Order: sequence, then structure tokens, then C-alpha cells
Amino acid sequence: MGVAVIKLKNPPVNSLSLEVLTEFVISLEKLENDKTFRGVIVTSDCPGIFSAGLDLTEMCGKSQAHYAEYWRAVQELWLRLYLSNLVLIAAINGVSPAGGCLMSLTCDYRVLADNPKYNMGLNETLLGIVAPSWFKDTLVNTVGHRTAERALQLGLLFPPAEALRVGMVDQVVPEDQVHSTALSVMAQWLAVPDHARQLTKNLMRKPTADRLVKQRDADIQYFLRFISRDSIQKSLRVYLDKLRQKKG
Ligand SMILES: CCCCCCCCCCC/C=C/C(=O)SCCNC(=O)CCNC(=O)[C@H](O)C(C)(C)COP(=O)(O)OP(=O)(O)OC[C@H]1O[C@@H](n2cnc3c(N)ncnc32)[C@H](O)[C@@H]1OP(=O)(O)O
Repeated sequence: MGVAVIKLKNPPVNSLSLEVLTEFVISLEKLENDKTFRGVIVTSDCPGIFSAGLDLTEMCGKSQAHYAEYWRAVQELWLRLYLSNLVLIAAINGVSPAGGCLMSLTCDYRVLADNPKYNMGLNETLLGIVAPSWFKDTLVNTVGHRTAERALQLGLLFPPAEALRVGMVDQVVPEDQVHSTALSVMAQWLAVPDHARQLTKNLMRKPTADRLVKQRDADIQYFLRFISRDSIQKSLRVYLDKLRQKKG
């Protein structure tokens, strides 16, 4: 039925490095241009981890030019996923904080494996950073304003039952059924004529995407100013050190 699977593979935690973002956009573009494909299942090849989100090492101790290139790549992937003409289904087979969660929120449908460790949410505030307005918009469009307001301020990571309750995911299923469920949901979405579904998706999503498109450069400048602050760099270093020391 013309369904591709994109399996993220950047061990150990599928962080969204510049290289991963770039390759993801290229793969998506190829699929968009190949009319034999109508749908994509986005999943992970790293056991227990869907994606650890944006790669913190790309946002820490690097040059301004690097930050700008990185942020443009983050914007690009979000725009491509959010406005994709393909049916996108996230088969979430692991934990998905921050950018990992955002990636799944750009999909049309989310199936999450029922494992209490597989938390998801936009936890940026816990790192001492702030989810940009388009991250916030994506969450609001999924779970509504009040739930998003609370989740964003507290940096909440929701376990599966809670993620389902607030509407962050559409289905929670046993881990060994995530892929088969994604496939049967895909069949249901592909039963709808493409042109009608695509125009409807665009109607729902374009106003949100346009807000970023209209101010992409300003958003990059804002990111540069924010991420270059000494206090923010310090927060990120402390957070990364904590992650690294966990093992020791
Ligand atoms: C007013 C508006 C202003 C807006 C301006 C813009 C502001 C900036 C916005 C930036 C938005 C950011 C979005 C993000 O996505 S930030 C990333 C958030 N991610 C996390 O918090 C997850 C962190 N990771 C974990 O919690 C765990 O690693 C995880 C549960 C995913 C897996 O645990 P596990 O025990 O299996 O693995 P380890 O913790 O031991 O990790 C293994 C190694 O991987 C490194 N690691 C983990 N996560 C990341 C990451 N996100 N980026 C880079 N590297 C990561 C970890 O340090 C370990 O490394 P070592 O092997 O070297 O120790």
C-alpha cells in the first residue's frame, strides 16, 4: 500500500544531531517525491528510546555559525514533518523527551508502547531552557491550551496512561503490537482520498506553520541570543554532566 518506515538510528539515544536532522529531511523529501509512497511510519531502532530529543552537544560550546545552522535544520525538519502530504504515523517504542516528543507530535497519529518507562513530553524547563513558540503551538494543537500550559511550565514527562488521557498519544498498545497497530491505523488513513485528506491537513496546520515561516530568520536570531547566554550554556553543561555522571 505504499508505506515506508523511517527507523531512527543514532545510538545510544537517537539524539537529533545535525547529521540526523539533515538525513531525515532528505529521506522525507525523497518519499514525498516518489508517488508510490503515501504513508510513513516513524519509529526507532534504539531499544527503549524513541529519541532523546535535540542533541545537547550541538547547542553547547559551539560557534554562532554552528548554532544558526543547527537551528535552521531543526526548523526545516519540523516544517517538513508538520506539513507533509504523506500520512505520518509515529510508532513510539521508547522514551521521547523534548525534541523526540515534538517529532512525534508532528505526525498524524501516535501509537505508544505500553511500558511505564516510556515517558513523553516537552521537558525543556527542567533543563533551564524554554520550548520555542512553535514547539508550544504543536503541543497546544494536540492537547489543548490548559494541558499544554501546565505541561510546559512543569516540564512534565507523561507515562503512557497519562499521555493517552491528555491526548498526547492516540493509542497505547503492548510493546510487541506497536508496529502492527501503526500499520492497521495507516490502512484506515489511506482509505481516505489523498487530495481531500491533504487539503484538510493543510487547512488545520498551515496557520501554525506559517507563523514560523514568516519569521524564520528572526527565530534563528532569537535562538542564537538565547543559547549563547552564559547562564543557558551553564544550565546545559550541568544537565549534560548529570547525564554523564549517572553511570559513574
Ligand atoms: C522565549 C522563547 C525562547 C526560545 C529560545 C530557544 C531555546 C532553545 C530551545 C531548545 C529546545 C530543546 C529541545 C530538546 O530536545 S533538548 C534535549 C532534551 N532531552 C532530554 O532531556 C533527554 C536527556 N536524556 C535522557 O534523559 C536519557 O539519556 C534517556 C532517558 C534518553 C536515556 O537514558 P539512558 O540511561 O539509556 O542513557 P544515558 O542517559 O546514559 O545517555 C547515554 C549517552 O547519551 C547522552 N545523551 C543523552 N541525551 C542526550 C541528548 N539529548 N543530547 C546529547 N547527548 C545525550 C548522555 O550524555 C550519554 O552520553 P555519554 O555516553 O557520553 O555519557
